[in-house]
Amino acid sequence: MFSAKKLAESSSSSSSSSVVGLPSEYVYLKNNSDEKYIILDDEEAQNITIPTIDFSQLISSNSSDRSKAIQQLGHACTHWGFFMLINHGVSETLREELLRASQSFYDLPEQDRKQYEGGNILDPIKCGTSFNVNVEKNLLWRDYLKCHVHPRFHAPLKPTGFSKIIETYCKTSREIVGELLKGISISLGQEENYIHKVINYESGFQIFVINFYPPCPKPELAMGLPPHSDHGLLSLLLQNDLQGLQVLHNCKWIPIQPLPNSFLVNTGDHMEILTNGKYKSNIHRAIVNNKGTRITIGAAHGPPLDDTFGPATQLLGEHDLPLYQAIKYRDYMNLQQSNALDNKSCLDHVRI
Ligand SMILES: O=C(O)CCC(=O)C(=O)O
Ligand SMILES: [Fe+2]
Repeated sequence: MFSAKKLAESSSSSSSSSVVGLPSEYVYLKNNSDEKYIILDDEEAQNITIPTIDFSQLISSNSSDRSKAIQQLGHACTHWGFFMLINHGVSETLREELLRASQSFYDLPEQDRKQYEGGNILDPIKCGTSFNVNVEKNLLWRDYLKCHVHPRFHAPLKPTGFSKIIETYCKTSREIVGELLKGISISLGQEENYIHKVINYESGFQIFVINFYPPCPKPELAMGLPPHSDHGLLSLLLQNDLQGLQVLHNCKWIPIQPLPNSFLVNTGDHMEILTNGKYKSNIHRAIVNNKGTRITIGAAHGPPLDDTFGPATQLLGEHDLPLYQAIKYRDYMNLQQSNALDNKSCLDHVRI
């Protein structure tokens, strides 16, 4: 099995060549949206106001603070499908432990990860490289671990303490998303538990992901994750101090420089389906660098795997027709996971 990590290590130790190339299978073939859109540099991005939601205001007992935060949330979901979440209550300590644990998982001898390689795309614990090596023409400069963490919790037993930290974090991230969904329900003119009830959030499916992007000898030729939208309702992402996420907004790729101890939040395809397109899922990608290993930790939150969803009845206006076919979440995930990542190609399958 290849891995970007192994390759990065072998190229940095092969000191004989001064110019280290990139194996041709890692040269990324740009797709439509990579070519079409302008990429802002960091300085230009500083002039863009990226939506920021203050979680403490969203759960505040002061109704005016809460309404303001809910309005900002609705605005972020309508115009961006992306926001930074601050004051969320997850301690800097837990965040650092999580990043350390993720690094330790990749410091394990390779055979400790091997047992989770291959297998089925929806295995409860899966390790791999790229996105789906069975269908991709070229490889991505990314290794990953994906674990199903709700309704049943699964995580590797090694390294020691890894599973406990992930469990603690995933429980908190579900609670945070639970509150965000309440705010989103209200922003859509419904009572706060509307989405919880419609999607049966208590039994909802949650996946935990570690994205591991080692330093790349030719970052401009490779790709970490190509443009895509996430499958669920909301994904939370945190990262170490290396940048790489770019969000597509108004036909521009915006490099994201996270605020300290913030979460990066993306709305996913199921948010778009549920709201009949009012809140669009966001297209984003991850580029790579040659400075060091970038680690990102994602948690995706969706409905129960075996439930079927289309646009929610109460979110359809009187004269609106549903724009998406209902689909079982498991089938949607299978569809996304068994193809190469390509913008919103998966959503196109259910668009009416
Ligand atoms: O690593 C990143 O910056 C993006 C990760 C991501 O988009 C994902 O895991 O779906
Ligand atoms: Fe993503």
